[in-house]
Amino acid sequence: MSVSPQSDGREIRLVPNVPVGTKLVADRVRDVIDACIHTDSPAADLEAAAQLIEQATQLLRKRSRDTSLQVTRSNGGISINNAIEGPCNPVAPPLTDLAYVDGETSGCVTFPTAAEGPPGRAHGGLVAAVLDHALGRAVAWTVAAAMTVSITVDYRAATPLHQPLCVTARVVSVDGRKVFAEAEIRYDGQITAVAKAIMIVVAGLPSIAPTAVSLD
Ligand SMILES: CCCCCCCC/C=C\CCCCCCCC(=O)SCCNC(=O)CCNC(=O)[C@H](O)C(C)(C)COP(=O)(O)OP(=O)(O)OC[C@H]1O[C@@H](n2cnc3c(N)ncnc32)[C@H](O)[C@@H]1OP(=O)(O)O
Repeated sequence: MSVSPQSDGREIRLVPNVPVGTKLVADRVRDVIDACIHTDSPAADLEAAAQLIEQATQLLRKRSRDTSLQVTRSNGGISINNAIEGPCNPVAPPLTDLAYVDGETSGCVTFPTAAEGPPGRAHGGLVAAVLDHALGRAVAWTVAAAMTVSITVDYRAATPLHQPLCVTARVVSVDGRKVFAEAEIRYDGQITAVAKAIMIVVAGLPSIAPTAVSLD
């Protein structure tokens, strides 16, 4: 395990694999979040539960690190604490099964109750975040690591909670450092939202593309 300084001064820790214990805690926290939203318990039970959660928090804080991001080498520089796909981030939906085949990036996500916007539907901002991440992955895999400067999302139909959704993304064109990409999210084969984005290749970010573009 090592810590590497990043260009913006933050430190990112490199870990060989996703730590099993940390992932387990994140999974249990996802359960707690779901239970918290759905609970109809009486006040005494809520108070007891709050105390138990507080005890668990104190236990986790016994040994803390300053760095918030940990990266596995095997995953091309994406943090295990990433907001969208991080298996060790209990707030990440998470986006899973990411793959890159013939220029097409794909992934799977199931939104939990905590992602609810309109009743029974995923919050549009979270749908956009998942699309943004898939676009970032597609650009990183096809061209080089880049940051979003513009994203437009069209919401065409309800994106349901608790259902397996498929996300797909691809690069459409490249103009210098500007990369134009598009993505969509599907439920049961039907598109519920599409996104178009402009991403800018930024020097110094880790690259997972087979042949990263030259910034010279
Ligand atoms: C996030 C990286 C992760 C790295 C991990 C590595 C592993 C990779 C693997 C997997 C990827 C994972 C997936 C993650 C995906 C998540 C994506 C996000 O959420 S990103 C966070 C939100 N976005 C920002 O915070 C950017 C904020 N903006 C900036 O910091 C700057 O704008 C920056 C650095 C991106 C560019 O600034 P300048 O000064 O270097 O460049 P200038 O000259 O301003 O723009 C370059 C070109 O872009 C055009 N441009 C800029 N903004 C534009 C816009 N809104 N619309 C159209 N064109 C725009 C300009 O006109 C210029 O074009 P002309 O070269 O002259 O032709």
